[in-house]
Amino acid sequence: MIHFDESMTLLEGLQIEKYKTKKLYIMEAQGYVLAEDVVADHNSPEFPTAAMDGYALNHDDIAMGRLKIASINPAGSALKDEVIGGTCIKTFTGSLMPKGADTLIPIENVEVDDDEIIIKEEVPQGFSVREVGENYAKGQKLIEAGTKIDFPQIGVMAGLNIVSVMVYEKPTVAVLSTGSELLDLGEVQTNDAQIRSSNNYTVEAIVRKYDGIPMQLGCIKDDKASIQKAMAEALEKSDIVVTTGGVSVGDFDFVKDVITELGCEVVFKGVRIKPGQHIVVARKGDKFIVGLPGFAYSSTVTALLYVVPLIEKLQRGKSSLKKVKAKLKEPFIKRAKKAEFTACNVSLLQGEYYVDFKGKKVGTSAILTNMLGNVALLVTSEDDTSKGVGDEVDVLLLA
Ligand SMILES: Nc1nc2c(c(=O)[nH]1)N[C@H]1C(S)=C(S)[C@@H](COP(=O)(O)OP(=O)(O)OC[C@H]3O[C@@H](n4cnc5c(N)ncnc54)[C@H](O)[C@@H]3O)O[C@H]1N2
Ligand code: MOO
Repeated sequence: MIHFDESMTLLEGLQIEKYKTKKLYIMEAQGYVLAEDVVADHNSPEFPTAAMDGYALNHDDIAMGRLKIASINPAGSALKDEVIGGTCIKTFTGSLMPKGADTLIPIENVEVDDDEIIIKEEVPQGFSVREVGENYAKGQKLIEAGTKIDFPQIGVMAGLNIVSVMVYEKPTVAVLSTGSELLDLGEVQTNDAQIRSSNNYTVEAIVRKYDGIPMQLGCIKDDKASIQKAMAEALEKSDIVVTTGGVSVGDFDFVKDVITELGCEVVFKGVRIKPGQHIVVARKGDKFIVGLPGFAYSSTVTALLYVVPLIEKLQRGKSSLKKVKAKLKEPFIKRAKKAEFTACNVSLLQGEYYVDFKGKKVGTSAILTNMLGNVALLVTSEDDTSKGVGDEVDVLLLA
């Protein structure tokens, strides 16, 4: 088995030969990762523009105290008139500044006397004028490829009249659980040894949450031929195949053999982590198979550690799981000489993260309910030992 850090290095080092991209209308691109830089093709604003409702004038004329209103300049109108000595032009928020004017005096600062304004309160030169390029300048890179598109990016692209944009395709992730003891949702129990399958649904939800497109394939009995057929078809139809169960050393643990028989190249098999030590990651070209262990807590943690980064890798996106420092409110007992990922409660108090284990059970990796609540994963390395109250620890945030 390899060190956890080595498994991460191997995962990060995977080279993708051909990324899948597509062009999407910007309103359909929310949640996708941008596959091209967005560069401004114009200055914004292109011309000096009024930022308030008022009177455009030449700042030198303010000293005259009274100025004639020569004309009116609504937003959107192509004004020909210029401000000439001793006059002003009524101008509105969003109107282009008329030629000859360098300052906008707001309506609140003047009194109108017939066709003249009387200046009651002066403003400095350039007041309320949005200069050329205030938002951005022509040629400026505004959004980098690799950025996840959300409302600010959509707004900025709309401002640039970008109707459609190149994005990375979200990978399709096929999910199937193996195990002859498994009952799928709603399936009627026929003997006491059967258990409800949760892994395929937990993993489907993780895939959706972290921007993959899940393809739910349900449960498959521990029969090598059926597993092989299902995985071969899944590999055909998806970018990542995630299986749960059947990866340890039992007589019916067929997933590892099937992975090799499907002609996949094993990236790594077995990592010194708890839970999840039997994890296997394999590839066939730009497609991946991740075999997660069967225990519910193990498959959940390993899906977060290995499937989520693969989903992100295929979209050249940035990692969405954040590691932070936190302080222990309770002692932490280190149980294994492996990297451990322990469910904990995390709270934020005056800018500092705190961790406790209230309600968390100690037991096997079957205890998925440990993931309920304000959950995060306390991360320790294989060389770490137990820790006391107040000690600083690493925590992987999941929210
Ligand atoms: N002799 C050894 N036994 C085991 C070892 C070992 O090294 N030597 N490793 C243990 C560890 S650690 C784990 S984790 C499990 C992993 O085994 P598998 O991946 O082969 O998983 P299964 O045996 O199929 O299932 C384990 C456990 O989880 C339940 N399960 C399976 N699928 C689901 C599902 N879809 N939803 C909910 N629960 C599921 C299953 O009933 C078993 O109880 O092996 C240990 N054994
Ligand atoms: O791989 Mo297991 O998850 O340590 O119980």
